[in-house]
Amino acid sequence: MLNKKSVDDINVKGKKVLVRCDFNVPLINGKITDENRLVAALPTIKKLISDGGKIILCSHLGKPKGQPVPELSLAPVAVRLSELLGQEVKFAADPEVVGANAKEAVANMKDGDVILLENTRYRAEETKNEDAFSKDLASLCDVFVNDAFGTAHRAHCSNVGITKYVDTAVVGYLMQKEIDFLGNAVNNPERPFVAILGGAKVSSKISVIENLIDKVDTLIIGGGMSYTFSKAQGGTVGNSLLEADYCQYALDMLKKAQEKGVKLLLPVDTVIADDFSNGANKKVVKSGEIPDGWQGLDIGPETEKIFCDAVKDAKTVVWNGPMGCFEMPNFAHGTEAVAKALADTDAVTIIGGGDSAAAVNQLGYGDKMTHISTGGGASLEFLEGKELPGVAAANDK
Ligand SMILES: Nc1ncnc2c1ncn2[C@@H]1O[C@H](COP(=O)(O)OP(=O)(O)OP(=O)(O)O)[C@@H](O)[C@H]1O
Ligand SMILES: O=C(O)[C@H](O)COP(=O)(O)O
Repeated sequence: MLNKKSVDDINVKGKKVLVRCDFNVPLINGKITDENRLVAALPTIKKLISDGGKIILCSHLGKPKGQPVPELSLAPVAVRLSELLGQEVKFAADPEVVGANAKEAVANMKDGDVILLENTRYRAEETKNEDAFSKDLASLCDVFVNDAFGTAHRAHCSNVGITKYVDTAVVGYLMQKEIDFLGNAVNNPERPFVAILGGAKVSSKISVIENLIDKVDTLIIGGGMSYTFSKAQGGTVGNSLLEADYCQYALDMLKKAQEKGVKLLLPVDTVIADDFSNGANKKVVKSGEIPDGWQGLDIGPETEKIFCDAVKDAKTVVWNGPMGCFEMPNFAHGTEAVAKALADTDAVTIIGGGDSAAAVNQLGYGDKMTHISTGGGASLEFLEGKELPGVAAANDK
């Protein structure tokens, strides 16, 4: 359990409560294309409304690099949040985020009102965690609530710096839920505990592999990163993703797994293509036998079977990173097979955010998983065993 004070430990009646959320959602032409992060923020907001607080929401969106970028305004989020909450979320349009407009909007709030500030990254200090903006944010509120799990791996003004200038800094329900699920899965798993890692690069998952290899019973490695293992074992990988500098590392991990009695499963076959496109010619070959001019873009059918069997009897499964280029339908089969296996198992299934969460939701298995993290980088750093600054900064119980 997370040992931080939460919204259940404070009385916000009549108080101004600044709530840091992660509303960094994908926007296409001003339309939100994935609203999971908005929906996930609702329980905390509703609790604070019903307790009679004056709720001031804030978040970053994209990377405007310290200046107002109209396409990265949070205005569309206020509109959608109003619909989801069934109550107006007033947007405090303000290029300075905490300028005259925002201050006036806050001054006019009544108990139970909700407003949303402009994109915190319109301010250059935000990502440098510089005091001026932390103080500005703190000046708006009596109490600070951090519910932005997706941003917890960053130490910025709106989630870390501000805690120096408020007396009360607690976490929200989403933060609690994320840490409880991910923390329990990794540190106190019901066994067998299986971790499935995929995605593009070994280099971005090294610390995760190193942390998890000490904890899991079975480690499954698929996706683009598996070709580095295949090459390291003497195979040919054609034009597949390869990080030649990591071949020795791959061999070290195989040895470590063996010494620890951890089952490390790698693909035995792979779907290869003669071009990086959905319409490319494709065929299935054994792993390590990819001819020149071809590249591996998905796990093969034999591998699917082995990976899915490994999940069947698991009690806890953590999955981070797709098994192939799932964005191209012709190479999504392996990722879909694993998603389905997770949907069918009785195990506790935890999906580390980012692309894996997108894949599971896109394939329609979202509601079959125990927990889908709203954090991409944050869940990865958590799985690496790192302390997240956004969590550490809240008041201890
Ligand atoms: N065999 C492959 N060849 C090339 N790219 C691949 C292959 N397998 C997976 N990928 C790509 O890897 C990408 C995801 O990798 P990444 O390491 O970012 O995963 P993730 O950890 O789920 O995402 P995030 O970092 O957002 O949390 C996808 O875009 C996918 O197309
Ligand atoms: O989407 C995310 O992973 C978080 O919102 C953090 O965003 P960032 O990578 O731009 O800091």
